Amino acid sequence: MNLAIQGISKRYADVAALDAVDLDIASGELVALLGPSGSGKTTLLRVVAGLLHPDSGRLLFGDTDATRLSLRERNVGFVFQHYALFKHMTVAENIAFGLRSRPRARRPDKATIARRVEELLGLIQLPELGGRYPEQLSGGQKQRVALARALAIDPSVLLLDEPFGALDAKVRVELRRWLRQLHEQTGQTTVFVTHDQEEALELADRVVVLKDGRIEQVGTPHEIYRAPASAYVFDFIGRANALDGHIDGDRFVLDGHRLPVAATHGDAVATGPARLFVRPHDLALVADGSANDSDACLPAWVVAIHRRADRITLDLQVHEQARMLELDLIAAPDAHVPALGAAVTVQLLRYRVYPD
Ligand SMILES: Nc1ncnc2c1ncn2[C@@H]1O[C@H](COP(=O)(O)OP(=O)(O)OP(=O)(O)O)[C@@H](O)[C@H]1O
Repeated sequence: MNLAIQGISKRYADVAALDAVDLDIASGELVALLGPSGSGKTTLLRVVAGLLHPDSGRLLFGDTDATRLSLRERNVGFVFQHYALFKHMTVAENIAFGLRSRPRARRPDKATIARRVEELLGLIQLPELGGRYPEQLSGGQKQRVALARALAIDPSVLLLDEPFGALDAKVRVELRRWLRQLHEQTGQTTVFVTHDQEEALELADRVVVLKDGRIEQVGTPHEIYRAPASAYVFDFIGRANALDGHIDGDRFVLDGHRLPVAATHGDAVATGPARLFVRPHDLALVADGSANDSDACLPAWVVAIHRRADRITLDLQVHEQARMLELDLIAAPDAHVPALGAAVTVQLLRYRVYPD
C-alpha cells in the first residue's frame, strides 16, 4: 500500500521532534529513515504506526485518511529493537498470535492459520523451529520470528525500528542481507529506522535523511552517497574530508590554490566562505608535473601512514589547513606508498563545495 505523510508535526515541550514532514512512500518500497540520535526517526515511525498522534498534518494509507485511525485499524506490522516475543508461547504460537486474536468474524479458521504459520516459518528459513520457545533461540532467530509475526497479518505496511540494533555486527550484516532478499520475495511496503548509514545504504530503495525533525534529503542510496544535498548529509554519510576556503566565481580558493567548481551545492552563491568535501577514495597521488591545469590538485605532506589488511590510509596535511586529508590506497604488494614526511601532490577526483 502506498503511504503519504503530509505536513506532520509533533512537539514535546520545547522540542520539535517532527517539523512539517512530507514524504510519499510507494507501494512495495523499502524506505530507510536515517539520522543521528534525536533526529526524529522513531517519532515518525510511531506516528505512522498510530502509537503517537501528530499535532498537525495528515497521513494517508492508500486513499484512506488514517490520521485518526487506531493502530489496529491501520493494520500495521511492527518490529522493535528488543525482542518482544511472548516467552510463554512457542515460535508457532507467537507467529499465529495476530491472526488468532482477531475478532471472530475476521479470524481465519485453525487450518488456515496453521498453513500460514508453516509458510512464514519457511519464509524466515526456520522451518523446523515452530515448537521451540523464544529462550531457545539466538538473538538473530528471535528477530526473524518477530518479523514473521509482524508479517502474519498481511500488514498494510511493515514498520521496523532498529530491528537488528541489539545484535552483534556480523549477525547484523547477515540479517540485513536476508531482510533485503525477503523484501524482494514479499514486496511488502516497509519503513526501516536506523542510525547506521551503511545499513540504510545497503538495504533501502530510498533513504530519508533526517535532521532535527526535518527531512534533509530523500534519494536512492546512490544519490545520497554521490550527490549529498548538504554538508550535513555529506558528513553523515560515509567517511568525509572537509577543507575550509571560499568561493570566488567558479573557483574554490584555498591557501591561494584555485580549484574548479562545476556547481556549488546548497544555496548558489558567487562568493563567500565555503567548505569543500571529498571522500578518502576520491583522492589520488599524482607524480609531479603530470597533472593538467584543469585538474584539482593540492600540495601536501604525509604526516601519518595507517596500514590495514585491505587498504593503506595516508593522513595528509594541506598547506596551512589545520585539518588533515585522509587518502586511501589499495594495499596491493606493488602499491607505491610515499614515505612519512614526503611532499606529495594530491588530486581531488570528485568533490563537492557547499557555501557556509
Ligand atoms: N516522550 C518524549 N518526551 C519528550 N521528548 C521526547 C519524547 N520522545 C522523543 N522526544 C524528543 O524528540 C526528539 C526526537 O526523538 P526520536 O526518539 O524520534 O529521535 P530518534 O531519531 O529516533 O533518536 P534515537 O536514534 O536516539 O532513537 C528528541 O529530541 C527527543 O529527545
